[in-house]
Amino acid sequence: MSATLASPLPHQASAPLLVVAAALVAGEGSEARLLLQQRPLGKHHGGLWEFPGGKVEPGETPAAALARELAEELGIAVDPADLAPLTFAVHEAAVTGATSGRDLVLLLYRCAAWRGTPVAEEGAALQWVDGAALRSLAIPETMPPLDIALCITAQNLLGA
Ligand SMILES: Nc1nc2c([nH]c(=O)n2[C@@H]2O[C@H](COP(=O)(O)OP(=O)(O)OP(=O)(O)O)[C@@H](O)[C@H]2O)c(=O)[nH]1
Repeated sequence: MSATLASPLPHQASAPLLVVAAALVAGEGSEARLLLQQRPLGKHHGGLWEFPGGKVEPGETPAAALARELAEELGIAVDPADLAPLTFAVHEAAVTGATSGRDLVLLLYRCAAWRGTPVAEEGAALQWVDGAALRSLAIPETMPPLDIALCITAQNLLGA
């Protein structure tokens, strides 16, 4: 009997968009804080708070892409070897009915070592948050859906 390979579903015609983001953690214990960045108004999810990062370009490893994005967006130098995989979230277009029709995978890395001081190179607002602030921001009114999902694990980097 010959096996029949299933045809890909229409929404799977393109590979998923791969996006990387950083949980930059400063301080320890009850002093620990995570950096969030506000998306510019006018962009998709404009005005919402996210973990800094961006799309992986062709030929890049995810860690190299994240180091590049952190340099561009925050002006900090990060060694890709200092980026530790933490968790991920997936947006399945077929489930959500997204009009782009493209799935999206968002990889979150923990980063506790960098050179320089993060500044908003592209004009976005920044804030360092503790656990209580992260919990209060992790709602659809203030954070994109995949970043909310990442917060469940990112919360563990912060004190109660
Ligand atoms: N962080 C995040 N990004 C999301 C979510 N859902 C979703 O479609 N995206 C999309 O994932 C992409 C993230 O890449 P990016 O941060 O480099 O996006 P951008 O708009 O600044 O891109 P650009 O610099 O190429 O213009 C954006 O197109 C963003 O809209 C989500 O829940 N969280």
